[in-house]
Amino acid sequence: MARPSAIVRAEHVTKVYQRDSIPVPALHLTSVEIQEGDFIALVGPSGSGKTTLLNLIGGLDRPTSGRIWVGEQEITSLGRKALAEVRLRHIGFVFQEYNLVPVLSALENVEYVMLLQGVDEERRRREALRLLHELGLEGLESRRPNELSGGQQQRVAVARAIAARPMIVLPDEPTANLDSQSGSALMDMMRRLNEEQGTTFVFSTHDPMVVERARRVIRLRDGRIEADERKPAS
Ligand SMILES: Nc1ncnc2c1ncn2[C@@H]1O[C@H](COP(=O)(O)OP(=O)(O)OP(=O)(O)O)[C@@H](O)[C@H]1O
Repeated sequence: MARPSAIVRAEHVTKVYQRDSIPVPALHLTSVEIQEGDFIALVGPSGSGKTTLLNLIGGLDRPTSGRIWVGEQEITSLGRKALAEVRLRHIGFVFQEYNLVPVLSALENVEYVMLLQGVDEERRRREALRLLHELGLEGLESRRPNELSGGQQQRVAVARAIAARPMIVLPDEPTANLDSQSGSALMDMMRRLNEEQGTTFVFSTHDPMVVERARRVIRLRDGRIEADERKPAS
């Protein structure tokens, strides 16, 4: 069988933050490869480096040392503008507090990234409607974020992240603010996108239900990967 290709590769990555001029080490010489089609839970105690690793992989922040590739592109050597372009074209973020634009409707929020990408209006609208319907949000297209439940907002955030057809989607604690039923429905939906469309997901989480549904689990402790296990195909 052909070996799946790595879509993200981090090599010997270290991150040291500075807080009041005091160095705060967050990641130590971390190396990891993410394959196309992976469905990964990033777990570990609070402060173990999960968000730091997601932010580095997604090009939201830069490592103190080490190198990261997204596809063929080494992102650690890119300037700010080029890095922003990689994020826009290849990475889908889903933030814990959703980060939807409050004055835009659900539909407009999903269309927004495609607008930045220069997708024409008709295709934008068609794609956004298709995704919202696929994610069970039919009839809610014109609602603003504050007129939607937490679970619905999180689904809009996922629709927005995948509308841009990213190589990889990085949800940071996607179920943290959801009740267990909404969290479970969100996981069903992400798993379906993973299985049917091959979308790659890496999510940080403290939620055992999310870990249960992941196909690969990476455990961080004190800024180091202490385990990286694939589950047998079910
Ligand atoms: N911007 C920052 N400035 C200084 N220190 C930071 C910054 N961001 C994170 N840290 C520190 O880096 C370490 C790793 O933090 P990180 O947020 O990656 O952990 P985490 O595993 O995501 O935690 P949680 O599960 O609580 O979200 C912690 O010691 C944290 O305090």
